[in-house]
Amino acid sequence: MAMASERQFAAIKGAKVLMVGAGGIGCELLKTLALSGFQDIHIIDMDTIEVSNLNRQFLFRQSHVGQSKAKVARDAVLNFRPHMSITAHHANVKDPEFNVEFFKQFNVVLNGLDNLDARRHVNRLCLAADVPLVESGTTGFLGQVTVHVKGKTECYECQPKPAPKTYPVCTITSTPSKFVHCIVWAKDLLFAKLFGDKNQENDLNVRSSDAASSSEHAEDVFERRKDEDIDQYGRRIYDHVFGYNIEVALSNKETWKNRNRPRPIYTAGVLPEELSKQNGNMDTIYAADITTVSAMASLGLKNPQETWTLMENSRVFLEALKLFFVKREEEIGSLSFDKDDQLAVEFVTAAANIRAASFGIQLHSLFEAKGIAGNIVHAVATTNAVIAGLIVIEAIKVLLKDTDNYRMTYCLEHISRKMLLMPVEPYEPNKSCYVCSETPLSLEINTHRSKLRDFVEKIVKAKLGMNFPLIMHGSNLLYEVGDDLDEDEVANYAANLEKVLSELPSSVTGGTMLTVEDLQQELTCSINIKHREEFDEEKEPDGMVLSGWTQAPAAVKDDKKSIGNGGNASNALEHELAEANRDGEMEEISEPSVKKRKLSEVSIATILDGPEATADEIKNQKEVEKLDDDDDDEEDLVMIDDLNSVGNKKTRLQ
Ligand SMILES: Nc1ncnc2c1ncn2[C@@H]1O[C@H](COP(=O)(O)OP(=O)(O)OP(=O)(O)O)[C@@H](O)[C@H]1O
Ligand SMILES: [Zn+2]
Repeated sequence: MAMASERQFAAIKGAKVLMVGAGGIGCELLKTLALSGFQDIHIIDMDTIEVSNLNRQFLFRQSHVGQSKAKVARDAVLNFRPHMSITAHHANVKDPEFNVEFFKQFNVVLNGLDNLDARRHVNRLCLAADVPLVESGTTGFLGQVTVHVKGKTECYECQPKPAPKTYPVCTITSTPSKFVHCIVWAKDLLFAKLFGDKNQENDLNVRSSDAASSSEHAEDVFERRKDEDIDQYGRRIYDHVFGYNIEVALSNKETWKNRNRPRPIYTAGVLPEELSKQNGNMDTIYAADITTVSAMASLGLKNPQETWTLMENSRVFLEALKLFFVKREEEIGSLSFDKDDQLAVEFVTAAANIRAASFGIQLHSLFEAKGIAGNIVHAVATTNAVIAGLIVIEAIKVLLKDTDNYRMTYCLEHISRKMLLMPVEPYEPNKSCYVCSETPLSLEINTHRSKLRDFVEKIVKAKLGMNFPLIMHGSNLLYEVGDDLDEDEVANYAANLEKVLSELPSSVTGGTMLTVEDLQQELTCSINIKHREEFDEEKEPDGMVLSGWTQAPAAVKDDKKSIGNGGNASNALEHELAEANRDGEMEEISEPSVKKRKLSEVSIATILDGPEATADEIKNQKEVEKLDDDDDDEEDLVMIDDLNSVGNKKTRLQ
């Protein structure tokens, strides 16, 4: 970055900044803010430091494992910038203390988060408090920085985000065709059934319509029997899920008409007698630290990048199950899958592989399985550093209210049009966005069948991302949460939750307008109810369809315009992102938001010079550097090698 000007210095010095998230991006960001001269920073992060963070979250050391990220990050930076004011909050940004009043004290909010839920929440608070937000995300080599200023640019939610990838239940429970289906089965069904909450709903026992035989089995097949030792239990589970269940599924001929039939697998067929009895050598395991309990280790399997044979997977399966019962018994019943839990990853890898073998799907290594199960694209520290730099550049523009020069920047994996960093002009607010404008939404729902609870869970919480919702029909309160409710109200709302919409005290039917509010986010939206009888189970699994906020009308228009110009310049980028989006791994990258924008006609050199380039310079440049979609026509593009051509002297490709 070029040296800051006087004006920039003044803005930096006087700014009070809120940084949310002190992980991969956050650590880089805090360092860059400190080195750029920022003086007053608040940090919110709810997590403690884990060993797996240390490779890239460089403010943290081995000795900090288990401590608050926010606090350790603060202390680390105060070591080299002792006069800064840094306030650390070891807390969830969704906690009620971080209300609109709290947000109002800041000049800008910078996000270094890793989930949609928290991002949406911060977006709403920034809108309510009228504080600009610089939002960011990285996935491997890909990254993006976007600027959200109320009334000036689109908000974080103006473009609908891609729904996280889900799979039809029957694909997971009975007809897997890809390895990821086996992983989901192993993790969300089998692991959850064996080691998680026993009372949760679980589709593991759903098999062909043969209810009679399953009824006696279904209930307690996963319970360990009194007279059973742990080896017997493990083998019984194995034979049940990989053998018996597959036999039952095969008995439904219809299912396999056009599919390859799976093969049942039993321990007896896979493991030599003595191995299936006496598995690993548990004496070599140190029981002290659960993170070192490992089936691989006790079986002498060393390389996580090696694909195990069916026999090895079977041994890992039985050994991991046994280790859970012997070494981690107190956790059983409350475990949920965690990609940083070695034993859990071993179990899930083995189970997924055995299932894959049964269905003729290729087996995978633990390393690969872990990536799929944890939805991980391995983090690249450099991407985080680049993104953090871009966040600071945009933050400075925001502080200077340099509106014309705000840019959304995408960091690509491969050079495209001679660029690795793609600057894009921010879009105007989407007038049909329910978050930053007041456009009502529509909901198609069966008002005679869906309960208020379904509406609250599937729409208000899951789709609208509300935390503390309140639902009104006219002036009648139908539902509310909060600490200050009296007993009657609590009972009343609990009763309402179980009623179908049309039978609520104030009947909700086709044509009803509901008002849904979140008091913390200070967000209100109106929902137009439309009654509909039937829903497609596969395509509309929620049994309701929310609409009204889909696409910026402006964006659609723009699209047409760019077709005339030979297509949209961001196609290459779109392709890049789509490629990286295999199996929905890219939760942070809002793919659709990219499609509708035209690339700004600004070169990388300008972006890196950011705040110093004047509007006029950019305008001049616009005239000479036109980015269109014709790949052969590259004469106007600035080359990536030209990064070191400083200032306004821009070299162009000839
Ligand atoms: N609701 C929230 N409130 C406060 N902090 C949050 C919230 N959601 C996420 N975070 C923080 O955002 C940070 C995101 O950092 P990052 O993406 O590097 O994830 P990580 O958990 O550190 O690493 P990884 O997920 O790759 O193991 C985390 O430190 C996490 O605690
Ligand atoms: Zn919006």
